[in-house]
Amino acid sequence: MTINAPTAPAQAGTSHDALAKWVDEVAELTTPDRVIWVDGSPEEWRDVTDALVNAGTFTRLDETKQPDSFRAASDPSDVARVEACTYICSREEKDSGPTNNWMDPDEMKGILTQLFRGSMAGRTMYVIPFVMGHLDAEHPMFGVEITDSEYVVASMRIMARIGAPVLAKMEELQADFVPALHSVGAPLQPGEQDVPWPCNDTKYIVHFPEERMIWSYGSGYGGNALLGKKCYALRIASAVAHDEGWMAEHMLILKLTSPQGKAHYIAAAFPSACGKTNLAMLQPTIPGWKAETLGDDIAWMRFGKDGRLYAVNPEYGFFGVAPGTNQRTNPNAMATLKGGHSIYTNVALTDDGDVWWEGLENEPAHATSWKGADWTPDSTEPAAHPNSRYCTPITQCPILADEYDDPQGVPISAILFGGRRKTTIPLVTEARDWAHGTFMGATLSSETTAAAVGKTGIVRRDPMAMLPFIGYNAGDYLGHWIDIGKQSDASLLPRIYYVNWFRRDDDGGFLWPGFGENSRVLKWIVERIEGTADARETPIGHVPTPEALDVDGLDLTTEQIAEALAVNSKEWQAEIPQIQEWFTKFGDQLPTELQVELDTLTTRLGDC
Ligand SMILES: Nc1nc2c(ncn2[C@@H]2O[C@H](COP(=O)(O)OP(=O)(O)OP(=O)(O)O)[C@@H](O)[C@H]2O)c(=O)[nH]1
Ligand SMILES: O=C([O-])CC(=O)C(=O)O
Ligand SMILES: [Mn+2]
Repeated sequence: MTINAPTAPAQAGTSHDALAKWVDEVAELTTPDRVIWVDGSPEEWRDVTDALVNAGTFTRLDETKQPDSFRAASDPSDVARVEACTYICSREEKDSGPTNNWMDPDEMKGILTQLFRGSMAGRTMYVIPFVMGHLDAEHPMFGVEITDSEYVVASMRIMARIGAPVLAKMEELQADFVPALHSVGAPLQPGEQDVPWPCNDTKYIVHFPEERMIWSYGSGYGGNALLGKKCYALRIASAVAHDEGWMAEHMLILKLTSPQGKAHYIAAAFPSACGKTNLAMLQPTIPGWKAETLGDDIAWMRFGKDGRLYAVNPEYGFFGVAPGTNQRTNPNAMATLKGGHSIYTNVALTDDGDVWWEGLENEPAHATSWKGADWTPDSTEPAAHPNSRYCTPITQCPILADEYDDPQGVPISAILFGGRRKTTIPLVTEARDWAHGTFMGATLSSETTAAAVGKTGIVRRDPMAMLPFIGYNAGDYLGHWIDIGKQSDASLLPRIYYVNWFRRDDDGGFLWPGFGENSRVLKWIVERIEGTADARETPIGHVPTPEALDVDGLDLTTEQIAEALAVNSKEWQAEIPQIQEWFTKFGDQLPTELQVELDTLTTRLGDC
C-alpha cells in the first residue's frame, strides 16, 4: 500500500501518465485526506477489513465458523441496484435507446462535478487498478476504480483481478483503461463522526459509452458501486462488444460432462435473482453426470478461429443472493463460503458470531436482523433482506472447472434464456434456429425481483436478461444478436433454449422441483445437440416428449410433468399483443427478422 500525503502528487503511485493525470484531477476535485494505491496484498486486506471493523461497517464473524469473514449491514435505503438513477449518457439520445435513462453528457458531467466536488473530504481515496477477464488475454480489459469506500475496496478484491500485477502491466503497455469514479457522497467535516454505512439519498450511476467511462455517486451497494461488474463488464463492455463484433452478456457459464465423458459448455441468461448462480453450481441428481462452474453472472463471448463462440468469465468472485441458499439448493455455494475470506451484506447476525438468512438450515432462536433489530422466528419482518448477498472468491468453489482461468475461454454448445413466469412458458423449449432463438431472448419476460429497487413480482420484458445492462440502443443490441448469427456456420453456433423453472400449479406451488433437478433439462439439451433426444414440434419451438425427459426417481406425476411442459395456446395468444407492444418500443430499430418471427408465431398459433 503506497500512502501519499494529501499534497503529494499522485504520480508517486504510477508511471502510467494518463492514469497519474486522472488520479490527480479526481483528488483535486474530491479533496480526500489521503490517496492510497491498492496493491491487492494480504496485508492490505487485513488493514482494510480492520478499518471496516473499527468503523462499525463490518462485524468479524466467528473464526471457526466463517474464517476471515465479515458481515455488513447497509443503510436500509441502500440495498439494491437503482435502475431509475442509472443513465447511459451517449452523445446522441437515440444511441441510448428506448430502454435506458439518458441525459446530455455535458449536462450530466456538470451535475456530477458539483456533487463530486469535495465529496471525499475527511476520507481516504483509493485507486484500484483492475482487469476484467484475464491479465494475459490478447487484449486485456483494464479499468481503474477510484473510490472513497473501504467496503468497495474489500469487495473489489474478491470480485476482480486487482492490484500491483495489473498496474505493472498497465504501465508496461501504457494501456487504455476504463476510468470508473465512485464516491458514497458523504464528506466528513473535521472531527465529524462517520456512520457505519455512508451513502447519499441522491444517487447517480452514469455511463459514458463513447468515452468508456463510469461515474457513480451516492450508493455503496454492490451493483451500483463495484464498478467492474454490471457497469463495466456489461454496460460499457456491451457497447465495446457491439463496435468490435463480440458479445458481453448477463450469463453464467457451466461445463457439463455426460456419463460417457463427453463435455459441453453451456451459457445461460436469467434476470437478476432468477437462478444463474444456482445453475452455475448445479449438483446433478442424475447418475453419472458431472457439472463444473466457470462463471455465475457474466460471459464475454468471441468467435474462435474454428467458428465457434468462446466464452470467458471476466469476474473473479461470486456476488450471490443469500436467501434460499442452503445445503440442499446449492451445496457448492455453501462449500465455497466455508473457505472463508467472504463478505456477507444485509444478512442476519447470530448470537454466536455466524450469519443466517431465510432458507438457511439451523434457524436460530434469536439473531440480529439486517436492520439491527432483535429477531426471533416469530418476528414479522425478515431476518435478512431479500437481496442480501455473499461475496466470495471463485477459486474456493469446489467444482470450479480448470478452464475458468483460460484466457481463450470455452466453446459454447448451448445458450439458455430463462425467467420467472408463473404461467405460459414451458419448462424447456428449443429454438428452431439462431433467429428464432434471438426472438426468444428478445421477448424474454420475468417477474421483477428484489435485486433492483421497486415493486417485485411484476412481469416485464427483459431482453436476454440485459434490460438494465445494455449500454446502448436496445434495438441495435437485438440487431447485433441477429448479426452474430450470420457470422458463422449454423452448425457451429450454440443452440438456443428457453427455460422456466418457476411455473406454478393451481395451488401456487412450483411445478418443477428445480435446483439439482434442472440437470434433467440440461441432459435433454445435450442429447438434442447430439441428436439422440426426441422433441415434439409446437408453435413456439421444440419441447421434450414426456418420454425424452429423464424423470427417473423424480417424485412427480405424469400430469405434473405434462403441465410443466404444456404449450397452452390460449396463454400464448394472450402473449402476442404484449410482445407486439414491446416491439413497438423499438420503432425502426427493430430488426426485421424479429418481426418476421413474431408473425410466424402468430400464424402458427392461429393454426393450432
Ligand atoms: N424454485 C426455484 N428457485 C430457484 C431455482 N434456482 C434458483 N432459485 C432461487 O432464486 C433466487 C435467486 O437465485 P440465484 O441463483 O441467486 O439468481 P441469480 O440469477 O444468480 O441472481 P443475480 O445474482 O441477482 O444475478 C434464490 O432465492 C434461489 O434459491 C430453481 O431452479 N427453482
Ligand atoms: O449487480 C448487483 O447488484 C447484483 C446482481 O448481480 C444483480 O442485480 O444482477
Ligand atoms: Mn447471481
